[in-house]
Amino acid sequence: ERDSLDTIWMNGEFTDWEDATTHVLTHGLHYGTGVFEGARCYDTENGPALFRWDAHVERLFDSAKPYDMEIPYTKEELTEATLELIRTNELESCYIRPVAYFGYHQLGVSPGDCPTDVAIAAWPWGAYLGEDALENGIDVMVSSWRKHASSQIPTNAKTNGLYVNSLLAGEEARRNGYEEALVLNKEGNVAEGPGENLFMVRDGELYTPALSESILDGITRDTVITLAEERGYDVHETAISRGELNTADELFFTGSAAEVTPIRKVDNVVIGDGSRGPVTEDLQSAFFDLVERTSDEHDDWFTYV
Ligand SMILES: Cc1[nH+]cc(COP(=O)(O)O)c(CN[C@@H](CCC(=O)O)C(=O)O)c1O
Repeated sequence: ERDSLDTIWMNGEFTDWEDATTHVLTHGLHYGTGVFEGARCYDTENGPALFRWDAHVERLFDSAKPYDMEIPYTKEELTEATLELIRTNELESCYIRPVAYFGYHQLGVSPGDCPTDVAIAAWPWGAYLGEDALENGIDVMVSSWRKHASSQIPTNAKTNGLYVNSLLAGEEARRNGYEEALVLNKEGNVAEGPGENLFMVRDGELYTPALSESILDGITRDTVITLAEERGYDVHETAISRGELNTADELFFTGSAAEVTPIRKVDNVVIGDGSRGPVTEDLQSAFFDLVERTSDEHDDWFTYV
């Protein structure tokens, strides 16, 4: 339910929420030909601030490249539009969803003369997997669906069409009573969640699938790697086999929406003692301290509204 006063930035104009529509013959609707971002604005001690916005905008433009999609705005224009959107909607802590897609002109797989439409929306979005999940962790299911290989479709791009794989895996997990899925790649090694990257803790060291494992180059993954190394943890970006999950001391998801969410069971196998592990808690606290600005670490990661 939205306040009708809310606006969405669409192709250069601030548009009322209910008027921010597109034609049913929009290319992106038929072929999944769009790219998007998910970022958060945190209501920090120094006021609302976009977290790692530059990295998100950079990735949006990178995601468009494999599709020869020309985003007809500069990074600065999209940043100004986003800051203005947050101010206009009087938001403080919110989730920002930029999307660029081949619009309405012609159908057929080739986008031909379709325009590239761009929109940015923002809304309050709490804990992605539920408030309880942040503290007590979630139960995940290893999906029967495998992640696409990056040789089949660039998995380092946030392409709209990729998320049918995420939906298949995530909904299969929820139909079976789990909160989220964990997706293996075509080699059968661990890739990531439907909307999250994965970390494993073993004997006090951190492991996370390498970018070669057909995963999204997560910005929160990068943040947590940085925070972990600053706290003296060894971090290994490597292949993680399915079997290693059972003997992990700790597992957790990271994402702009998921933030840092502990995993307590995989296919009903208890991970560690079945609750948020100490390393997970240490890094989760470091993350939330960072984004709430209780310290001035990494101030370059914040764009104040
Ligand atoms: C497949 C995937 N893997 C990893 C991540 C984590 O990346 P990062 O946000 O840069 O740390 C996300 C973000 N998932 C976004 C979409 C969630 C949704 O349901 O929509 C998000 O977290 O905003 C993914 O979609």
